[in-house]
Amino acid sequence: MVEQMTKTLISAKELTCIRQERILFDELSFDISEGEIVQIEGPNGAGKTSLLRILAGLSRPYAGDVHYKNQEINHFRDEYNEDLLYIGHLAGVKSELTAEENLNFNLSISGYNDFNTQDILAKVNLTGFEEALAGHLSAGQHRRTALARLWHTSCKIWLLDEPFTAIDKKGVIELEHLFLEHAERGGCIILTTHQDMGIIGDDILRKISLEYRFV
Ligand SMILES: Nc1ncnc2c1ncn2[C@@H]1O[C@H](COP(=O)(O)OP(=O)(O)OP(=O)(O)O)[C@@H](O)[C@H]1O
Repeated sequence: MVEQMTKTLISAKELTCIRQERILFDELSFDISEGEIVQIEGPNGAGKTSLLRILAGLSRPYAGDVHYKNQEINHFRDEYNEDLLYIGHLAGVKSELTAEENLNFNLSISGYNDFNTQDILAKVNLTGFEEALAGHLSAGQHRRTALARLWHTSCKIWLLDEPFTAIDKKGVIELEHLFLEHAERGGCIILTTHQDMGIIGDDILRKISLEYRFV
């Protein structure tokens, strides 16, 4: 039998994170390879968002570092940023822009110029809401506006903070299918969620657990 070679994409090396004098995690190490879907789990305040932001290079750990393709991310930020799609809590959606303008903006700052916003918005069930101000959309539609760019990206690494928040059951299933397709293409997804996934079962999903620490 020929074993498939998987390539490590991201390595966390002895990461320590301290917030408000509380150690959220210390000397945390793991590797994430092509094709993996990883859930960072743990109770509120355990440090999941903090870990995602460190992996994205948006904040610095107290100690340790993050490597992408075996290089420390701060040594080649441009290449890392090109391969990275981070959608955080605030989701990069501006209330005063329409759904279409938000998508246009988010894709164009990522360097894309050949896309059909109507087609992409249709994929997230926003047909008819293209001209609606994001501030006037429902919570789920607002979230869908943020997530729409997942349908048009060549980034390998997706870091998604609570992507399913406010998304209905059908939308969650569609997202799960998209994650599986992305993983099959050799990408990786690292996400936080408090929600159970129906399609991506425990046999596929890898979990990294953080505990709430009091000190
Ligand atoms: N920039 C910051 N400055 C100070 N404290 C922070 C900062 N960011 C996070 N914290 C604190 O770090 C702790 C962990 O926050 P974090 O958002 O990483 O948790 P979480 O596991 O994602 O929680 P939740 O499940 O509620 O989203 C919290 O107690 C929070 O108050």
